[in-house]
This record gives sequence, C-alpha cells and structure tokens, in this order.
Amino acid sequence: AASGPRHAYAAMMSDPVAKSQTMLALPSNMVPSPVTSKGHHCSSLSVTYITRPKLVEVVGGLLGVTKLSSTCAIPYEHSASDAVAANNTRLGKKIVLFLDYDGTLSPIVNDPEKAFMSPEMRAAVKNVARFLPTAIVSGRSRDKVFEFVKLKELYYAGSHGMDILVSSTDSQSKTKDDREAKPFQPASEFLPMIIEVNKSLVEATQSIKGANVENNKFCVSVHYRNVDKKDWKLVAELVDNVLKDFPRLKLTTGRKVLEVRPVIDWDKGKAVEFLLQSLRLDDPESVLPIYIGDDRTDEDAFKVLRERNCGYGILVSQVPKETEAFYSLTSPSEVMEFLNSLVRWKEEESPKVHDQE
Ligand SMILES: O=P(O)(O)OC[C@H]1O[C@H](O[C@H]2O[C@H](CO)[C@@H](O)[C@H](O)[C@H]2O)[C@H](O)[C@@H](O)[C@@H]1O
Repeated sequence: AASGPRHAYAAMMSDPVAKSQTMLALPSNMVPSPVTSKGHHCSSLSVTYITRPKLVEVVGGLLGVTKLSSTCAIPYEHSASDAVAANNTRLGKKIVLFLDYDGTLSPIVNDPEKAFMSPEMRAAVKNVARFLPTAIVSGRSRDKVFEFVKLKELYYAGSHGMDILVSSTDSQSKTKDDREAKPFQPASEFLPMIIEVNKSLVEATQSIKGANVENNKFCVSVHYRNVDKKDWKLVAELVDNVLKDFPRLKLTTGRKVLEVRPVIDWDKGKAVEFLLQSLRLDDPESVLPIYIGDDRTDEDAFKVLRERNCGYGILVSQVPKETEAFYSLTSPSEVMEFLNSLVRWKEEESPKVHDQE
C-alpha cells in the first residue's frame, strides 16, 4: 500500500477523496456489515471492500462477545482452549494495541501544528494502556507525536515506523548497555538527505499559497490541504521536480499530503512486526494485535496482520474504501468509544486491578 504512483499528481488523483466528492456516498446495500477482503483465510469473496459495522459489532466482535453475521468475523475456535489463561481476552489472547495518530486519535484539521487530541481521548488512551501494551505508530516525527500524545507509558514509532523507541526493559536485548532506551532507526543514513530535500521542498513550494512542508525527521510531508485546488497540479510538479535530484527517495500519499521518504523496504507494517518481536508479543497463538488507523500508510500494517492471520486492522473512515482492515470505525470519537469499551471490559475482567487504583 505504501508504494504508490511515481508521480505526485497521479498520486494525488489516485486518492479517492481528492478525486471526487460524489464517490463518497455510501451505497445503500453496504450498511452495516463487516469488512471482507480477498486473500484472507476465511474470505470467499474476490473483491476487497469495506462497509460500516456498528460500533457495538466491532467491539463485540473483537472481544468475542457478539457473533457477527459474516463468515469472516472472528476465529471463535480459539476460545475453548485459551479462555482460562489469566490476563487474556475472551479468545484466550492478550491484546496489543497499535494506534495511528492523525485522523485516528485527533481529528483532521487544516493546520498540522494544531492537531491536538482531546483530554478525553488522552484519558482513554492512558486508561487502555493500563491493561494492554499500547503503541503509537505515526507518520510524524517521534518527538512531535510524543508532544501531542504526552503519555510516557506508551511505545512510539515515528516517521512511518522508521524511528521506534522500545524501552530496554521490554526488549529482547539483554546487554548491560541496554539500560538506556535506544531508538531503532533503519533509515538513519538518510538523515542528511532528508534535511536537504526538506530545504529544497520548502524553497520549491514557498510561492504556493497554503502549501506547507513538514519535516518528520526520516520523511517529509508536503501538505496541500490549504492550497487552492487549481494549484494542486503545480504542487505535484514542483515535488516531482525536486525528487529528480533524489533517486533514493520515494513518494507516498496520505490525506491531502505528499510524503517523501527513503526507498528502503520499511513501513508501518514492518514497524508493527518489529514492535511485536521486541516486546516478545509475536506468538500468534497467545497474542491478538489490533491496529487502528485512517490513512493509506496504515494499510501496510493492516496487511501484515491479515497476512499473518494473527490480528485485526480497524480502518477509521466515514466512506467506503478498499482496505486490508477487518473492521471500520467512522471517526476519532468512535475510536475513543472503542478504547473505553476495551477499558470497561478489562475492568470487568480484572476487578482487582481496578480496585487497587
Ligand atoms: O501516520 P499519521 O500519524 O496519520 O500521519 C500522517 C500525516 O498526518 C498529518 O497530516 C494529516 O493531519 C493533518 C492534521 O490534521 C492535516 O492537516 C493533514 O492534511 C493530514 O494529511 C501530519 O501533519 C503529516 O506529516 C503526516 O504525514
């Protein structure tokens, strides 16, 4: 999913939201039912599409409470053997949560510097992290996303997973130097190049009203949300022109944003695999990863979970989209409700933990 069209304008136009508002209407025959996809172990359909299950179905399905109407719902067969394990889900698995930031924990706003999460959302994330290992996986730089989230108890993967901090006490590595947490940065050699391309992109787009370049440490975002639509093509051409001098950088797209990043084979999906391994949570028999995200780059993570047949992607979207996710929620506020549902369920499951606090 992360490898898109080579040219910026083609990438912009392949974004269904950018193309046409008329595409966004939800067909009446698609409400509400679960997501299905080709290639999954329990799918009998050949087309990937997403529809909108009710929040209660998402929560119920993931917690093994409510049986969904689809053959692609939940692997209930695990419940009998595993339910006795302490601190586990009703499916007998420990849930690990991966959360994208923009559009998932915070609403999309015009100014990327003002994409604050609400205090209520922060409380929900803090609460859920009391019970479940929780990681933020963002396209922002790790420092920037931490400034927004401000929760020390989480794991953070910034720059689309190219900057991951796992505390040494949680990681597999046991050498004495590991007392200090060290970030895992697979694109570190690209740092000087990213500084250079950031400068070139700022210069190239400075005359375009509303264009905004954001340095995300190992990748750069060129925002066109506030650019007059007639100038989108120009923005794309300018970005393409800059990239001619940087053959080791590639382009991906997000929501009204062109993302410039190293050509290395690393994305949010790889970051999820890395975190699961580092946290020793990569046993699919005992761990159920859940990844919630709204963007195209989150598809890499949904795909990893689907292909490993070990967890569930939840797409945050108000409109039907092709996706590798398994469920969808419509907005950050539904994400918050979902997190609060997880907390309530964990509190019911382990009243002693709750009472002690
Ligand atoms: O992986 P994410 O955490 O979702 O980051 C993806 C991009 O998110 C931000 O841009 C998006 O949100 C902005 C604030 O709501 C909005 O103005 C912009 O149009 C969206 O694309 C962030 O600013 C980018 O750098 C990230 O690449």
